[in-house]
Amino acid sequence: MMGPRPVVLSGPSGAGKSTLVKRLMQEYADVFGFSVSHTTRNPRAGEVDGKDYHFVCREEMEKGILADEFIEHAEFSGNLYGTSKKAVEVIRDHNQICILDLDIQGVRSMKRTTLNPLYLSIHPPSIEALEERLRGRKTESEESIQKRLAAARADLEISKEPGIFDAVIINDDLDEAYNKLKDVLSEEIQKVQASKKN
Ligand SMILES: Nc1nc2c(ncn2[C@@H]2O[C@H](COP(=O)(O)OP(=O)(O)O)[C@@H](O)[C@H]2O)c(=O)[nH]1
Ligand SMILES: Nc1ncnc2c1ncn2[C@@H]1O[C@H](COP(=O)(O)OP(=O)(O)O)[C@@H](O)[C@H]1O
Repeated sequence: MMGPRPVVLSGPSGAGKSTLVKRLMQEYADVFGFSVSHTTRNPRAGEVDGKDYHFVCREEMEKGILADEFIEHAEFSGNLYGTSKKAVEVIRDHNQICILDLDIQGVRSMKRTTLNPLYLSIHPPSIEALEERLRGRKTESEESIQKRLAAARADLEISKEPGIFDAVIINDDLDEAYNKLKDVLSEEIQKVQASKKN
């Protein structure tokens, strides 16, 4: 049986995707399930293995890719990231809306699958604000910040391609961005809530 329609959140690193997803998962714990990706990057302070990511070494990840365990994978800023088939299946089994946090390569790969998600792009109000947020987060080295800013400029250009995203949400004021996100997802949220009452 087809589950509810998944939701892909994309957009530059530092735009606020994780912040918005965490809020959504807090407010609608039984409606959404976060697709826990695999990555070869090191965990940040406070990140939990199996919750934020499955943190693996490159060798293990490459083995999984060869064994066809991933729906999609990409190299971002010197590390591998990927969505395993299992990560998505677990959420579908719970009849929850699967949320995926993907870079632009992941968006393109997902478009070649049968998942048919809703594609949302989260934008910062400006590149300057993005840089400020990345620095303020205190998780990245200077080299990593520069790589992320370069990727962000490319991302913001690509997201202008007609039809690539169903909606673009500018995360300037966090409450406003969150309300817009809930608005875009309201139909799917209502469907899942109604199905859980039966
Ligand atoms: N293609 C793909 N991209 C991912 C996946 N998981 C995370 N990403 C993207 O990888 C990039 C870097 O993520 P991360 O290192 O957590 O940094 P952050 O986005 O700044 O918090 C972001 O653009 C994410 O959207 C995945 O499973 N597949
Ligand atoms: N609307 C906002 N205004 C100011 N700071 C924000 C806003 N949204 C998120 N942030 C902060 O910006 C940083 C990057 O957000 P994060 O959710 O980690 O982005 P992403 O997951 O897209 O990389 C975090 O420190 C977060 O607290």
